[in-house]
Amino acid sequence: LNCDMAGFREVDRRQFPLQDIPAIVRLFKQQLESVSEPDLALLSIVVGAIENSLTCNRTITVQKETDTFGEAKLPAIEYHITEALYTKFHAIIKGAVDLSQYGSKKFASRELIKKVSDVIWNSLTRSYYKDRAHLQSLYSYLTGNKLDCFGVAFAVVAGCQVLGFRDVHLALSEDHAWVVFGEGGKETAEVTWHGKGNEDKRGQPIGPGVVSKSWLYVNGCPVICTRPMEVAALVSAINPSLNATSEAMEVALLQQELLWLLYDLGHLSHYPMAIGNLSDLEEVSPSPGRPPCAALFQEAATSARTYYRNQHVYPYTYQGGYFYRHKLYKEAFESWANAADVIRLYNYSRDDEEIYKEFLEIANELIPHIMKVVSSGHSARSILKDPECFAYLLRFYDGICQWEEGSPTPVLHIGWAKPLVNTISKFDADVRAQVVIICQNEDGTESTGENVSDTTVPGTTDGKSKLKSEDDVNAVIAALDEASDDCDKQKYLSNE
Ligand SMILES: FC(F)c1nnc(N2CCN(c3ncnc4sc(CC(F)(F)F)cc34)CC2)s1
Repeated sequence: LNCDMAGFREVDRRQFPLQDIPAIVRLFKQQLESVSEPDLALLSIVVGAIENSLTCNRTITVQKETDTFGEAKLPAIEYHITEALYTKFHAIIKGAVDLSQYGSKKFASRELIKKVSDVIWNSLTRSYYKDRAHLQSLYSYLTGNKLDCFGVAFAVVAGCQVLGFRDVHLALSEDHAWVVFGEGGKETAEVTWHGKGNEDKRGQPIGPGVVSKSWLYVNGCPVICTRPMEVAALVSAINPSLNATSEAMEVALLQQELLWLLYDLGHLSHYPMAIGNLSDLEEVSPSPGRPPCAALFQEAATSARTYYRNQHVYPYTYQGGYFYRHKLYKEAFESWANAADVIRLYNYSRDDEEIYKEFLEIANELIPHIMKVVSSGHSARSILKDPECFAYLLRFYDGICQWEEGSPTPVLHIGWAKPLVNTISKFDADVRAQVVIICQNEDGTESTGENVSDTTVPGTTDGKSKLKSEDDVNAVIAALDEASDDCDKQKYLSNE
């Protein structure tokens, strides 16, 4: 075996066939603790093979679900299958890239990365449903010539690892992936596509995306992966879905065990979305002796605040979704207000549809549902009597309004206004009066903006009557706009 088959040389053939989850965890642990770096191609092929056989075709007669010790049985992953696919990937990459043409051996060049991206790109099936599940691994690429947009970026990094370039790493935003390379990892290059109907920018640096302040490029705060974090990305990308409504339990358990291995080795600390994925899995089936999923959601948010200048939205929407599912509505409002505090820093651009849909669902489905179920309740501790809840909601809506300000693409439309007004008008004037808006002016001084209860909602007198017509709704929008124009920055505090 020559040197870059290191991945295999170190793999103890006796570990094969990999028959159960502990065997896979042992392989990952051995790779992550081996002196050199973990072999991305080997690990992606192994988990891809398992995911594919347990979710794509149930033709294999699945051995009885668990063995005598209750371990989920997996379809045996034979050494020779894995080795054949591994050798094929090496042959494709090394066969297509003549390294003598790319000068410096130490660092990769933009041309080399574009070449590796082209090799992957041009070997994909002409047309297929790109958003389908199970298209993220090298197993999918090597057996079906299909990859999703994350899978192409991952394959390019794995290809550069085969060629010996240790400087090429995966860069991840919340909805896109690209690579960093060169001395100090200072260069960036697009290597895959994004979204539907957008011309791909492969080979180009990501500079313009950061300048435009679009959420897609997270204001220059992407997750820059180390090799072990690239393993965390491939594990996060494991998809246990059998179909739209059910999951293969053994695949979900494997993903959960591998994420805990990576967590314990410290490789998730700078990766909020991976912590969020682990938390989602823990919510469904908690592991004994592990932190509760609520604590993990908090860890994801803390990681985003600590390492990514609080420019990531998903940790808060993960957390808000958890609170919502557990009927902790005030906590959900707070998480969603924190999510809106992040998005207000961005300008909404056409590439940001995914996060737009996230906020649309929160504002027009989840919050209205909460208002409906709490309206029937009559407890004094009701959400509707809590000024802090009103303050959270104002911060949420204001964040979305500020997101729109200065954006090339509008965010709000009448479909937003009705649920918004409906929600706000559920709080009585005496509750609203307890919320004090603190305005920070440009020179940093603070002034108390007009008290919210003074902005009597046009068309209402005692603040109790409900809004009747569409122009009332427009008037509220104007009032909200005017309120937000009054101050450069509004911070909603509710006095005790
Ligand atoms: F609660 C909601 F906010 C969410 N629930 N699941 C969410 N995910 C699930 C997992 N997920 C991810 N989890 C780990 N790493 C990555 S890197 C990435 C962008 C791209 F696919 F590379 F283009 C996405 C992503 C995307 C966000 S957000």
